[in-house]
Amino acid sequence: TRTSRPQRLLQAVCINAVRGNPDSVIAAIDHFCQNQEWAMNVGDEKGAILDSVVMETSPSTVLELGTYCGYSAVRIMRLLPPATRFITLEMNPDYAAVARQVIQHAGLQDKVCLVEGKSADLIPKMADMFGIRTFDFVFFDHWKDCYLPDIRLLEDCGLLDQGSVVLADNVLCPGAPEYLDYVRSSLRFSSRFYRSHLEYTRVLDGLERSEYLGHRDAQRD
Ligand SMILES: O=c1[nH]cnc2c(O)c(F)c(-c3ccc(F)cc3)cc12
Ligand SMILES: [Mg+2]
Repeated sequence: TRTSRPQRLLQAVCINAVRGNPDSVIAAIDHFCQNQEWAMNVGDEKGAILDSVVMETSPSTVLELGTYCGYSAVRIMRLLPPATRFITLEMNPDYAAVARQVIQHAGLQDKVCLVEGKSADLIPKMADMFGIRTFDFVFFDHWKDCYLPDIRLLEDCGLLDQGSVVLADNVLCPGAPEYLDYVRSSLRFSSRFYRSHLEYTRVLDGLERSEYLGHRDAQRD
């Protein structure tokens, strides 16, 4: 086929969503994925949980790992004031190109800083590149095998503060078992699981919310 799935998703946004209206962009993507083609956006069911955790956290600084087509960037930033620092990392340039246009269609291009590259390479540069000391909220939605190394990297770079919240998508499907073991056994995190379903399906999935408790040592056995 000539176009990619992200490009067809973008086309659905351009045709069905109202420019400058984030809720209509979200609805257009969910309609496309429910009725035309499945795509790996966090979706509406897990998205509602994401919304509630974002609102209760009221973060001033947000980091998202894995932009894909920009659906969760739009979901998150439609809830937060313009002064919020929002940085989203995407390693796939084709996804990033579509995400920029989806975010622009939602009218949120001035609030979102999309950086292309690998999370492992970019996380250590966050302080220097953006003058950000710590992130109040981090959304993990890139690749399950990166979840554990990346949360360790965030800790090692001092990018988490007491009260920082890390929310991880897909902890059951595709699944991130080592990540779950780590955050649930660590004395430095308080974790809880939000049971839900894989986007646009009835397959079980969920989100893990892990709150950073501060720089402690020791590990619960
Ligand atoms: O790689 C991913 N990155 C981020 N989010 C994902 C996701 O939400 C998925 F459902 C899936 C997924 C893909 C195929 C399946 F059969 C099930 C889940 C993958 C990702
Ligand atoms: Mg996901």
